[in-house]
Amino acid sequence: MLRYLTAGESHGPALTAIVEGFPSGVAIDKTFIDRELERRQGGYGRGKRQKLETDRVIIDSGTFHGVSTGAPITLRLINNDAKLERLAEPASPRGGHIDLAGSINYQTGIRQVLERASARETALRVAVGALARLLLRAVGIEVFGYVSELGGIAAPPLSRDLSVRDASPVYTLNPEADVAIVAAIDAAQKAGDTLGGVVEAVVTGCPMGLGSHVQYDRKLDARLAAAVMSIQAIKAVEIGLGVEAARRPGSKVMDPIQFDPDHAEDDRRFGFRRPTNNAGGIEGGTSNGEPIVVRAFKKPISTLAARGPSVNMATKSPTPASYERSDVCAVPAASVIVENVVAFEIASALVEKYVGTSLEAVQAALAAIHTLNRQHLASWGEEQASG
Ligand SMILES: Cc1cc2nc3c(=O)[nH]c(=O)nc-3n(C[C@H](O)[C@H](O)[C@H](O)COP(=O)(O)O)c2cc1C
Ligand SMILES: C=C(O[C@@H]1CC(C(=O)O)=C[C@@H](OP(=O)(O)O)[C@H]1O)C(=O)O
Repeated sequence: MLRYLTAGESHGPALTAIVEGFPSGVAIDKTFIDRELERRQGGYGRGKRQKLETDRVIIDSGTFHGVSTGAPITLRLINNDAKLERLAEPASPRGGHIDLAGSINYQTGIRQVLERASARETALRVAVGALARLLLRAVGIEVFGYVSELGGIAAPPLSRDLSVRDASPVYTLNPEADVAIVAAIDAAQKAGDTLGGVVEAVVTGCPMGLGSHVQYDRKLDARLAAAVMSIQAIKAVEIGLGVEAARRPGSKVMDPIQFDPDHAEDDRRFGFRRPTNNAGGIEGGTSNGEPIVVRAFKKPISTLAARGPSVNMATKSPTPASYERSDVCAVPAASVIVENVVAFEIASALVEKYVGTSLEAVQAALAAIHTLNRQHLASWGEEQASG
């Protein structure tokens, strides 16, 4: 089982993740992980904190001469803005944050809970996801993410093109969209307000058969939804057509099935084709070989420079919510986070299905199961013919 835990406070000395169940034999490309961390720090609308931090991963365990050993991998990030013990207790909780419910839940001050709830933790999730992608890449699976909407403004189709991402290592938005979207972010900042948006992640090269239909907690769509929903400020998740499917007749939702004999040997789909992908690559909790499409909806940042209505915790009298500093918009960062969180869940399903002790074992199991599937399909034909 591939799993991880994260630890660390936003302004503590460091953030740490332990990734357990990662196969041996994977070359750990630290530069790739750092590049993903850099992408997460980019994007228009972020606050001053990103100028203070330079996220670079430190790998403390689980590798030998740069190759994974199968032992737990410890990933660590240093916080440059480490000042936890010097920070003041906020006087008034912010609506939309953990401040009120968390400090009552844990019988602490607000500071203790906000430090852990902070999306600073998403730096680790990106590091963990990037690690997982090194495994995915070794078996031909790629994941990419992008902003599809920001502050109610649709990003033009160009930004959905894979090549745009390649051309822009620290992904923001495409230049045409920037004009309207950057202006909207500027206007929000001026008004002391914030903006949310929609991001999408697409997984390509995923074989048919990850996840399962037999039990609720093995369904790939459910696992992806839970993982993406756990990201700070993500309030809804869709797979494929998502919510829109509920509004259409069945004929406009279900993806027709076709067969192309020229691709019957294709290890991913065995020649079965779909002219549409409304299912977003998952049917009955199982990947069907089409690209997996996950859409995440991020609410606007809750900490408002204009300070939302709240109460003073000591006096209970009306007082504007506390404000220190904050992002105005973190939607581009969310696209990188969602992309890497999705990658981890795909890697976890892969390791679960294909004997995940070593990369070679995963590759051998993939090949063996593909052969088995082809034989199954061929014998099916024979049975039909003889029957
Ligand atoms: C990349 C990223 C950056 C964020 N930056 C801020 C921020 O600067 N200020 C803030 O109040 N919330 C920020 N958030 C959102 C909060 O962390 C989140 O709303 C809070 O932890 C409460 O969780 P919930 O919104 O999931 O209920 C950010 C979220 C993400 C994904
Ligand atoms: C530190 C990060 O995001 C932080 C997430 C966050 C929150 O409340 O979620 C609040 C802000 O923290 P600070 O008050 O220190 O600026 C963001 O900067 C990061 O993404 O690396």
